Amino acid sequence: MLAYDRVAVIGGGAWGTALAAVARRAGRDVSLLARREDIVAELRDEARNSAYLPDIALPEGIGATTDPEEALADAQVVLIVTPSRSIRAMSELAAAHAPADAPFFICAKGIEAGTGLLMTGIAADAAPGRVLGAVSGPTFAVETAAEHPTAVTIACTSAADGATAMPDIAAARLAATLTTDSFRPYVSDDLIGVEIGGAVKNVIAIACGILAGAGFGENVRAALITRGLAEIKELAVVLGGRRETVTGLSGIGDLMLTCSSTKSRNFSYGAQRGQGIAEDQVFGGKPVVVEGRENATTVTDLARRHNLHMPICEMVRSIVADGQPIGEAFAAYWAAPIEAEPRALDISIAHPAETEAQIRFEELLP
Ligand SMILES: NC(=O)c1ccc[n+]([C@@H]2O[C@H](COP(=O)([O-])OP(=O)(O)OC[C@H]3O[C@@H](n4cnc5c(N)ncnc54)[C@H](O)[C@@H]3O)[C@@H](O)[C@H]2O)c1
Ligand SMILES: O=P(O)(O)OC[C@H](O)CO
Repeated sequence: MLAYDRVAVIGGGAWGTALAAVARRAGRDVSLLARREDIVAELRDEARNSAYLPDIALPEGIGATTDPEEALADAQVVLIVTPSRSIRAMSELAAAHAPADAPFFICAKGIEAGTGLLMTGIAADAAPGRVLGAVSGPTFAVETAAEHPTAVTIACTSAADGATAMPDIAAARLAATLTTDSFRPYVSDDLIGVEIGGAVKNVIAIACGILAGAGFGENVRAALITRGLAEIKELAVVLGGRRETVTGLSGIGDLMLTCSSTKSRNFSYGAQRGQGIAEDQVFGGKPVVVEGRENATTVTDLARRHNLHMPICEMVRSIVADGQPIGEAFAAYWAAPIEAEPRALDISIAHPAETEAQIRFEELLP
């Protein structure tokens, strides 16, 4: 299997830099497109990115630049690693500068507001005819960059989507390109299942963080992870993904990681909200990428469009987008009719509390 020799990375943040480091350590020519001159200079001169990955020594030779033409003109493959809300613009930028046969792999996790498109759906709109894929899975950038063992899923479009080359090969080629002693990719052809896992787990992680911050203990976290996985599976299947994909790295793997660690920005955001910190004071008021905050709305909009109820994601939406008090939102979630697990068994029994207001979690909150 032929690896790509020349890899372009768009995004000089934590995950873009970590993936550039992986590719460089795997022996590839790497060009990284960043927005900030100071980041470019530090990467080039000191092999560091202290703004996003403090204290981590990166490999020498990452060719950082702020010039899209310089970064992309010779690329054999492009990794797009900016926040989900910028993927449309970044795909257009990449299409304007990268060779036509270079596949794009989107490494952001989310769903587009308004359109309900997955990240590769946005890229398909912005860069028609391009071979497209996604890189997802349980990956804290800081660990990957420090060469701690990391496994990912690389997924690619199927030929039926109108791709121009042999797309299944592109995912395998990228896997060969990025494999190192510490970085182990797996390959999937279920792009929908993989991308839904990445987008929804951030919303579930906010729910877990909120309840951890509020001091509700470990039982409820395990419950939310389990029921959250069911929400991921149902949305993936309704959109045409495969149910077994949720048992993979981009499903349960990423869900477990993100729902159980303060290294996660989504979990930490939730934890701070659960501790009673106001929305505008979270992370000390600094702008931090918390994909699940916006995706609570985009995920539930998409589910509603398909007549699918995602109760945990709806609870998070009601807190972060609609401003509902946490105790009230959790009580509403908890008072849902008792149902079978799995849902295939048709049982629905009214909750013994007559109204959700009778379940008083406010008294337990900090
Ligand atoms: N950090 C991780 O551990 C990690 C791991 C896997 C996936 N991801 C995903 O990768 C994506 C990027 O996350 P990150 O952690 O690298 O974020 P980050 O905040 O560390 O970096 C974001 C980068 O994107 C750039 N950027 C921000 N807005 C932009 C815009 N509108 N146009 C162009 N560039 C823009 C910033 O300048 C910065 O270089 C997210 O979707 C995230 O979910 C992150
Ligand atoms: O820090 P988070 O919450 O954005 O999570 C980072 C990665 O997506 C974990 O796989």
